[in-house]
Formats: sequence, C-alpha cells, structure tokens
Amino acid sequence: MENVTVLGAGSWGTALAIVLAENGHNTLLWTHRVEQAVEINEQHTNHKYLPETNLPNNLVATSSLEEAIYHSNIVVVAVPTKAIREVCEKMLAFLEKKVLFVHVSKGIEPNSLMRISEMLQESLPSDVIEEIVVLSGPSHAEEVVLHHPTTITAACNNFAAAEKVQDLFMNQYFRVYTTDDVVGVELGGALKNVIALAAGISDGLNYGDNAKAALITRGLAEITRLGVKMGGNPFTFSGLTGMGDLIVTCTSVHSRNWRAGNMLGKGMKLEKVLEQMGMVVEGVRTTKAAYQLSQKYEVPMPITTALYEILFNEKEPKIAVDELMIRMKKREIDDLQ
Ligand SMILES: NC(=O)C1=CN([C@@H]2O[C@H](COP(=O)(O)OP(=O)(O)OC[C@H]3O[C@@H](n4cnc5c(N)ncnc54)[C@H](OP(=O)(O)O)[C@@H]3O)[C@@H](O)[C@H]2O)C=CC1
Ligand SMILES: O=C(CO)COP(=O)(O)O
Repeated sequence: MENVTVLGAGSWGTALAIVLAENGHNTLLWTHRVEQAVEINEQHTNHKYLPETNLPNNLVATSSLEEAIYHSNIVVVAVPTKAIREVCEKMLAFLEKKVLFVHVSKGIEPNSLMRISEMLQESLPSDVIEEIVVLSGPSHAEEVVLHHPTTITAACNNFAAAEKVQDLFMNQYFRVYTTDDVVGVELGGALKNVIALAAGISDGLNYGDNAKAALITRGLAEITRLGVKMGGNPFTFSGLTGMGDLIVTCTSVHSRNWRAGNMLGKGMKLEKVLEQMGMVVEGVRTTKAAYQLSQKYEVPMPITTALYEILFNEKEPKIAVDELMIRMKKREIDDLQ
C-alpha cells in the first residue's frame, strides 16, 4: 500500500481520493479551505461537491500544503486548469524529493496553448519530477462514488509509470487502461469540453437528437483533425479518452460543460451561467485555447469557432447554428494529415 496525496477537494479530487482510500492506500486530500478539511475529517462529508456521499473513515484531509507534500511521493493534481500554476508555485517550497505526478485536469491554457503536462513541466524543476502521468476518460465523479462501473486511461511515455498508476487506482468498479499517447489523451480530454458546451446549447435550443449526434460526430472529426496535427495517435481519439469522454460529457446531466451550454442555449448570459454553476466549467477557457490552436495549426474547427463567437463575441446561439448549417458543401471524411 502506498502513501498518496491528492491536491484539490472538488468533485473529482474527492472521488479519486475515495477510490484510493477504498483501495487501502494511505490517502491525504489537500484543500485550500480549512473548514472543508475539518468537515472531511470530522463529518466524513464534502457537502459542497458530493452532497450525498459518505467519505471513508480512512480518508484524511489537510489544509496544509506542506503536510500534503511531505506525506507522499505520489501526488495527484486535481485542481482546475486555471489553478495549476498557482498550486505548483505554492508546492515549490516543499518539494524536496522526486515525485510521481498524476494529473486529472482537462483543459488547455489560453495564449500559451500548453497542455497540463507541459504546464507542470514548465512550473516545476525537472529534478523533482519522477514522471507525469495523465489519468483521463469518461468518468463523472457522481457515478464513481456510487461504484458504478467506470473505465479510464493512464497515459505516460514511460509505460512502467502508467502501469504504477493503473495499479494504484484499479479495482472492481474502476478499470484502468494504459497508453503512451500523452498528447492524444490530453487533447481529447480538454477538447471534448468544448463540444459538450455546444451539445448543451443545442439541447437548450431544443434541437433534439439529430443535432446532438451531428455535434458529437463532427466534433470528434475536428478534435481528431487538430489532435493528429499536434502529434496525437489517430486511434486515441476513438478510444476512451476521445470518443468515450466526448459521449459521456455531451449526454450526461452530470456534465458541468453540458449544463452550462444548456443554460446558454436557453438564453442565459455567460457570466450568470458561471455564477450559477459554482463549479469549474473547463470548456469556456479551453474554447479560447482551441480556437487559437485551430488558427496556429491552420486546422478548420467550425464548431469550436462557432462556440468561440457565442462565448466571446456575443453571437446568438441560433444564428451560430444557422451559419454552421449553410457552410460550403464538403465531403464527410477528412484527410487527417
Ligand atoms: N468532476 C468530474 O467528474 C471530473 C472532473 N475532471 C477534471 O478535474 C478537474 C477538477 O474538476 P472538479 O473537481 O470537477 O472541479 P470542482 O469545481 O468540483 O472543484 C475544484 C476544486 O479545486 C479547488 N480550487 C480551485 N482553485 C484553486 C486554487 N487556486 N488552489 C487550490 N484549490 C483550488 C476548488 O476550491 P473552492 O471550493 O475553493 O473553489 C475545488 O475544491 C477539472 O479539470 C475537470 O475537468 C476530470 C474528470 C471528471
Ligand atoms: O470530464 C468529465 C467526465 O469524464 C467531467 O466533465 P464536466 O467537467 O463537463 O462535468
């Protein structure tokens, strides 16, 4: 059994900490909120993020980042993309040994256009990084804590590190695969959030199942087109971390991105939507990054571009959809290169 630290006590960090604790690992969950650490340790609940879940008694929380980092040389980073650099900077003071980092965040940083593993590499000295493993796939926290069967993929250039993470998390309800396609896994996980926002908008407009199937399928086409150009393996995009996660995020009521899109489609303004969600909606910032990537790599991404116009240039969702439908005729199957 291992000592493992999880950074970030939102829905996903807490759900993963539960999996690890249930697997018998000595798990310490770090939150930047003192009162949340007290609640987890004394009530064994996390009412804000997983209101109906009782946490296992052996899951301990702390609000001391120093204690969290000293606890272990396996650190799961489960904060939203926009908090990654801040948390890395705070960690720096306490990192004295090599750490196996596992990251589970699904975003791309606007402007720098970095994937999360690139952000970690840039923010932390190389001599404290044993490896960086990405854990990604169709996995809503709300279902994992109910022990509903879930599959996910651990990605690292070094298969031994990916297999170590596979062994840490795998159990009867949580099945973990491995791959060495870090680029494909990170891009699939981040870009599906953009398409899920669009699917939510379509549902908010009551456009029905044909439209949603079109968004999922053509969304996958544009994710794959960009992902392959950036070095991802084409097969990764039809796997768990590509199509799998795209399906779950575009169709599940648990999805924050779908729910945010749904409110936008019903006419609510972005600011109000984000205020009402109270949880991270990664797809918003990632839409900006994806739009910038499509320009940088000269890859047509019509759904992403339409969503960019809705989110950042106040285009009416209905007009954006009309414009998508009347674009120039084209063949369905792209040349991915
Ligand atoms: N939820 C899910 O089912 C899944 C989520 N993910 C990914 O996991 C990542 C985290 O998502 P999720 O857990 O859902 O997000 P939540 O919004 O549920 O929780 C985010 C957590 O991070 C904390 N946080 C935010 N900013 C900082 C900061 N600067 N320093 C320290 N802690 C901070 C929040 O604290 P506070 O309460 O103070 O805001 C909160 O505890 C995202 O990238 C998401 O895409 C991946 C798979 C599944
Ligand atoms: O990535 C997820 C499920 O695999 C979570 O998606 P949301 O952030 O849209 O809830």
